[in-house]
This record gives sequence, C-alpha cells and structure tokens, in this order.
Amino acid sequence: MSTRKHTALPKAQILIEALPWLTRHHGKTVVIKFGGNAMIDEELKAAFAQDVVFLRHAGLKPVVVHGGGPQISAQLDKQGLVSEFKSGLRVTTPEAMDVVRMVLAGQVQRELVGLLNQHGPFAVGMTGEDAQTITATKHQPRIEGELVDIGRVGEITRIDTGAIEALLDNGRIPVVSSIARSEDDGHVYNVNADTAAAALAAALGAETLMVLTDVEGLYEDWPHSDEVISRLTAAQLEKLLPELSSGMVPKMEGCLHAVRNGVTTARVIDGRVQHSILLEIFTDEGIGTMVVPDGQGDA
Ligand SMILES: Nc1ncnc2c1ncn2[C@@H]1O[C@H](COP(=O)(O)OP(=O)(O)O)[C@@H](O)[C@H]1O
Ligand SMILES: CC(=O)N[C@@H](CCC(=O)OP(=O)(O)O)C(=O)O
Repeated sequence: MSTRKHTALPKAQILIEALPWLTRHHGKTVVIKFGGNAMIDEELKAAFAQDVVFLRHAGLKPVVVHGGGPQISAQLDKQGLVSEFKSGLRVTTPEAMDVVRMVLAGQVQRELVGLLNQHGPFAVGMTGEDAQTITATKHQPRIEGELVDIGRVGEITRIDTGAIEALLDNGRIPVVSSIARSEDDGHVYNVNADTAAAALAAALGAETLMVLTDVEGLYEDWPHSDEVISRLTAAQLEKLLPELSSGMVPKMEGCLHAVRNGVTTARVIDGRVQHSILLEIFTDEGIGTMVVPDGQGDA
C-alpha cells in the first residue's frame, strides 16, 4: 500500500496565482532584451531559454533581442583591437564592425537559438539586416556641444516588422541581433541592443518590453545606494534621465521610448536571478523597475 501526503497544495497555489496573468498576457507580444552582462553562466542561459519557451507555450509571443557587449570586447581584445565607449556607445571602426557582427550574429545569437531549440523547433535567428527589419543611419552624438564621430554606430530610422510578425504567426521565436543596414551608404551599423529592443517593441505594438541586466533594476542613487525604484511613470523617468550614467542610459531611454509609443509596460529586471522572466510575468510580486505610461498614477 502506498500513501500520498497533500504536498501538492503549495504547487497548485503557485499555478493558480499565475491564472489571471496567463489570461491577461495571452496572445500578447513580449520583447525580451537579454543583456550580455546577464549571460553569466550556462545555468542562467538554460533557465532563460526555458522561460522564453514557457511563455510561447502559455500563448504569449516572445521576441528575443540579445546583447553581447562583454563578448564583443573580449573578441576585440583577442584580436588586439582597442575598444572604447563614448556616451555609452562603442566606437566602432570598420574592422571592429566585422567583429561585432561575427560575435553577435555568429556566436551569441547562435548559442541562444541552440538553447531555445533544445525545447522544440521554435527559435529562428536573424539580424536587423534581414528583410530590412532595422534600417539605420550613421549616429553622430553631440558630446559637450560637439558632434563626435564614433564610426559605424547606427541610429534607427525605420523598422519593418513583417519578417518578425510572419515568424510569430508561424509559432516561432525570433532571436534578433542588433545590427542594421543603412540605405544611405549601404554600410552595416552597430546598434545598441537596448535601443533596438525598445524600437522593435514599439513597432510591434508589444504589451511588454523586458530588459534583463546584471543589476536588480534602476537604483535610485547609484552607486551610493542600492535602493531599487520599483515603479515610475514616463514623465518621472524623463526627469531622471539626465542624471543617469552610461549603462543605464540606453536602457531607460529605451523604456521611455517604448511606453511613449504604445507599449503598456517596460521593465528592467535582474537577469542574474534564475527564472526572473517567469517571476515577473506570472506572479503577483514583480521584481525590478517598471515604467508605465503617463496618467497611470505616481510611483
Ligand atoms: N542608476 C543605476 N542603477 C543601476 N545600474 C546602473 C545605474 N547607473 C549605471 N548603472 C550600471 O549599468 C549597468 C548595466 O548596464 P550594461 O553594463 O550596459 O548592461 P547590459 O549588458 O545588461 O546591457 C549596471 O551593471 C551598473 O553598473
Ligand atoms: C553601439 C553599441 O554600443 N553596440 C553594442 C551592441 C551590443 C550590446 O548592446 O550589448 P549589451 O546589451 O550586452 O550591452 C556594443 O557594441 O557593445
């Protein structure tokens, strides 16, 4: 004879807690930016892939945009090429651009596609060059009033969502590298992955933009305190932007762009926490920083 204790109840409660969230997010597009700094170890990457496939099975439409900043820096270093950032963007010479493209499209994207496809025939890798998904022009930032040449860094001018939408309609998970082609000069440009993810989320009319990074969220008084801002409106974020420093600038500018262009919420969450995507989407207690459009109450 065998007996069974009622240990299943807490597990069932977790599933029941997810029910309203499953209903709410069903059929919705979620753009997930997986930062290079959050890809710390194999276990985390495998958990990331499980979460994304879980979303797909739960009826959401996940789109992955990946980074790879540290991986690019390591490869440039190996090849004896200098790597410098200005205004949070990599100064990208034509030789460095070849490395950026090889690392993002040939290594990081391939690895993520492989991990996702361990669960079924879901992931299809592409770069912004494919089907003119991301078109860019040369970006020339103004630093202390002067226009500065930072090489092959792209500013997005147009997004064509056709290829991504076709993949989503086909039940696939697009995995996008942040590389764009310019229609002005035909060159290939390096686009910050946060910026690319935000632009895609807005163009796709995504419900959520989720940015996975290597901190708990946006710290209020970084680096002096680790108090995370849990929720802020677009207007509150806009006020805060000039005070932010490099890593967070493209992320928070991206979140602002997204919620000002139809995305319901943009979140910055800790990619070092296993299954942070599921915790954020399907449980009552969200983690990290959530940015909401104006008119949704003060934080
Ligand atoms: N206010 C802030 N709150 C949190 N992190 C910040 C803040 N300002 C700057 N940072 C830095 O931004 C980094 C995240 O950006 P980045 O290094 O570009 O990551 P990713 O590879 O995920 O895009 C953090 O590790 C932290 O060092
Ligand atoms: C123009 C620019 O800076 N592009 C980035 C693209 C990769 C990226 O954004 O990766 P993370 O999200 O991991 O930082 C770079 O070359 O590092």
